[in-house]
Amino acid sequence: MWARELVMSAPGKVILHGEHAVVLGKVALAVALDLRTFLRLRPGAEGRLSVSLPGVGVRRSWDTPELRALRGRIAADCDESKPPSLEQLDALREFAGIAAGASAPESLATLAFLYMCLAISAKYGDVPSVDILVWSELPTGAGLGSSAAYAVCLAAALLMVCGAISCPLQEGESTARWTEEELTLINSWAFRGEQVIHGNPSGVDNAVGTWGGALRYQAGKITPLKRVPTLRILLTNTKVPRSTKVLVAGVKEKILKFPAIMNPVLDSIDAISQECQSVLEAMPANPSPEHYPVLEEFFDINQHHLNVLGVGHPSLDRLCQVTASHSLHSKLTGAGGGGCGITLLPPDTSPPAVEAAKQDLCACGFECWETKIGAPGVTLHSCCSLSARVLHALAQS
Ligand SMILES: Nc1ncnc2c1ncn2[C@@H]1O[C@H](COP(=O)(O)OP(=O)(O)O)[C@@H](O)[C@H]1O
Ligand SMILES: C[C@@](O)(CCOP(=O)(O)O)CC(=O)O
Ligand SMILES: [Mg+2]
Repeated sequence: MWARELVMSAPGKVILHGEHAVVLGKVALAVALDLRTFLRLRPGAEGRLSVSLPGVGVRRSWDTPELRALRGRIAADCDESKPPSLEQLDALREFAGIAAGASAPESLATLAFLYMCLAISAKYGDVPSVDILVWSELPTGAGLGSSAAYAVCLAAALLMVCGAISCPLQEGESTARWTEEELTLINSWAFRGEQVIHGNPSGVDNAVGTWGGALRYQAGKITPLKRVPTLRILLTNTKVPRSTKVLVAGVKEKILKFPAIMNPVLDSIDAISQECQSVLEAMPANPSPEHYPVLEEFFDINQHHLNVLGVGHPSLDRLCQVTASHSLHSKLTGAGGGGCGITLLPPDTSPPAVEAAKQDLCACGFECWETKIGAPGVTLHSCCSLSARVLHALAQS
């Protein structure tokens, strides 16, 4: 029986270039964000598994014998190398009282939790009697990888409780990370969780959530960027809700309909990611303003490409126009269709200019904040190493 109280966290991400194209095997460049999802794991009452997801309004509890019986029906051949099957997901929906085709955040979050819990425990151990609470600093469904950060935290917690990976946090330590091999396993299971939520994810978001930092991702191959300069980025949330699953499916449809028109766009996005990688790796750690015009042009071109793919939105057009009126360049990030955009802030941008751009963006009803990129990947924390804000959020039971 699990006896320790622990907290783990995983970062959100910003895709600099390559969203959507990455689903079709092209290169993406992504960086971890300093906004994280936290999971509190506690011993539960014997024979009960409880989950609380305040961000999406879920609070559920099940008898473990009941879950064991369900697992016996659906999870006989569960493995991190296999995607969740339609039959497995149908059985989980029926068990949880979720309507077929339901795509509300609470339904997808519950389904991903049940799938990961039953599949991981079927392979490595027993259905655990634990209480799990997940709370996030990330906006949900805004392009910053909240689904992946959720799936990475769940994978780490469930694999640890089932004994498939170690608990690396020693007494007296404030944080700890897992070995490369353990991180690879966490990443593989998190990808399965993303499949439940997204349908057809590329795997870039869970890779950043697991490894952190800045990386190049292509068809499952993860390569940390050799050198990433300190980039100042303004993140703007248009607050227009959208679903990654729906947008990814829309792009697929468009490519099937107009392959000769759309494939060159995907190739061009791939070229932008590759060129951008070369520029970033050649830039000094603290770049001067003359390094920026090329990066800014890449943002502009890619934003046009993403509009061609059909994942733009009037709110994102507005965001780009407002920042352009302050001589700043922006693009959407993540799945688009609303959600967030990123704006590059060259080092010679004066604080009053950034302030003026922020004010104009806020006047559109958007929320914006400056961010640091390159945060650490999935991490275990001792409670005393967490900020008062996080502790307070995790104190809700
Ligand atoms: N804190 C959270 N708790 C539970 N589920 C979450 C949380 N954050 C995200 N999710 C799940 O991820 C989904 C959003 O994923 P997605 O549409 O990919 O947007 P994004 O990953 O850009 O935030 C939600 O509908 C929900 O199912
Ligand atoms: C559109 C896509 O490239 C990124 C989606 O990111 P998000 O869920 O919007 O944070 C999809 C994917 O790579 O799985
Ligand atoms: Mg997502």
